[in-house]
Amino acid sequence: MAERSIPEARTAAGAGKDADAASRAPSAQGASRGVSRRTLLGTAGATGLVLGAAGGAVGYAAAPSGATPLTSVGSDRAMFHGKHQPGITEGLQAKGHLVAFDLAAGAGRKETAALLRRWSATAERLMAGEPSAHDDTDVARDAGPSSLTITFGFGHSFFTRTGLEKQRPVSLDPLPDFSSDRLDPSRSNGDLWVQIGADDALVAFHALRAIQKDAGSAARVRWQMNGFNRTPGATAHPMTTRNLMGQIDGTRNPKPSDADFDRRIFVPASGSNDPAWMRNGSYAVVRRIRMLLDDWEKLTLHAQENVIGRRKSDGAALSGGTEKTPMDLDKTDAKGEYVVPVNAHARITRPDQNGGAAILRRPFSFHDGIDADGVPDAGLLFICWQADPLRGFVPLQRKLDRGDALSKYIRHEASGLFAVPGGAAEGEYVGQRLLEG
Ligand SMILES: C=CC1=C(C)c2cc3[nH]c(cc4nc(cc5[nH]c(cc1n2)c(C)c5CCC(=O)O)C(CCC(=O)O)=C4C)c(C)c3C=C
Ligand SMILES: [Fe+2]
Repeated sequence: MAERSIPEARTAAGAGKDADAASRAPSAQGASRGVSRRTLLGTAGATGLVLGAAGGAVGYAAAPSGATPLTSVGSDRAMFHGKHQPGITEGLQAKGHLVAFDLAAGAGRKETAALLRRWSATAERLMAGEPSAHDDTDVARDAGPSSLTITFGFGHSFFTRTGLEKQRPVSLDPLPDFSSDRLDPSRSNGDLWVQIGADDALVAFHALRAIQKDAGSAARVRWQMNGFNRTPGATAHPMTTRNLMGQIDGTRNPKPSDADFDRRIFVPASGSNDPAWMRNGSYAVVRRIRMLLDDWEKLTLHAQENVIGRRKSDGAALSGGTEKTPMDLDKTDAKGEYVVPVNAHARITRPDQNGGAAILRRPFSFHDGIDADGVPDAGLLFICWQADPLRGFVPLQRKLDRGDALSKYIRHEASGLFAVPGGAAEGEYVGQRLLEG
């Protein structure tokens, strides 16, 4: 079970000062105040650490008695400044909002620079658990940072709108059409993209409103999608999350400890075709994938497991063992047939079946109610990260398009591709190297 931490209570007067100090030296503060670190590997099925926030890191005024115990969920904090933007390698969060913006008519490079400056300042404050600098809505009042991350990206059209075509990475070229695509253009792409994730729904909504208000007259929302994952602490021990088909999803995600993780997920400092401003950045492919749950749920357990090639109960490969046991692709049954079917999703998406193509999957589930015909509008906000979409998502999706057993039960309804620059250094805003370079 995750360790719990109880930060000190704050007062309104001391909040801002402590927050600044904490954002500069989170681990040192955390250690000195005995605040725990909690890995989110279980819910992520993959990746990084979120630091337990220092006791003084949360900037809202304290509760009346001065005793405001935050669970570790509330006090966990991701850092805004760093080599990479937050929201890529951290564990999955319980609540997510994806928002694409289009620049307003007349808004260009100058207005975008001002917007990214505002957005970055807001992200830094909110991720530290502080209120917005202006007109805070109080929605996140009393809560800690709750692992909030805010991530910013640029779409293909951004560079045309701002006259920055020469800085547009080749990797942002539109994704190819796939035969199974049923894409809604009004819910696809966009000039700018913001990903918000937090382990508390109010903290996430608070950030969403702040980001939308910061956009002011410079940009308007093109589309918004809302998602969720399992809440940390809901299971008896940290586990890979499940999706809305009930499968354990995320088992074979690349891990930051893998030797080739950085090379696969992040643009290198040199030696790639990317413009310099994309150094340490990554490309996000976003797909809204509807699950055809009425059809899926009619399948027997055996049929469902054959579609994926893994057991539903514990995520183990059909070739045996436990969740982490390597899949034996060659194992056959008494009839000489592969126990992991040749079109099983988890067989055909493996890097070794795709020339090494690998992605970091960091999705949210979504449920937007029931359609007029009684069908649930639910599925996966599939977000994957890679150093180059042509060596990640594209070859994988081509393969899936040709014969994935899962494809009968899903429908790709919206798509986006965004260049997500590296993290902002102290005193910098996200995208500064592009906008002022
Ligand atoms: C183009 C890439 C992928 C899409 C689109 C995609 C959609 C999708 N996947 C699941 C459920 C599972 N996927 C699993 C593994 C898996 N999927 C992809 C890629 C895409 N999935 C990869 C690269 C992998 C890992 C392959 C490997 O290296 O072994 C699994 C198995 C467990 C796991 O490893 O995560 C499940 C379950 C759904 C439901 C879905 C669309 C809605
Ligand atoms: Fe998958």
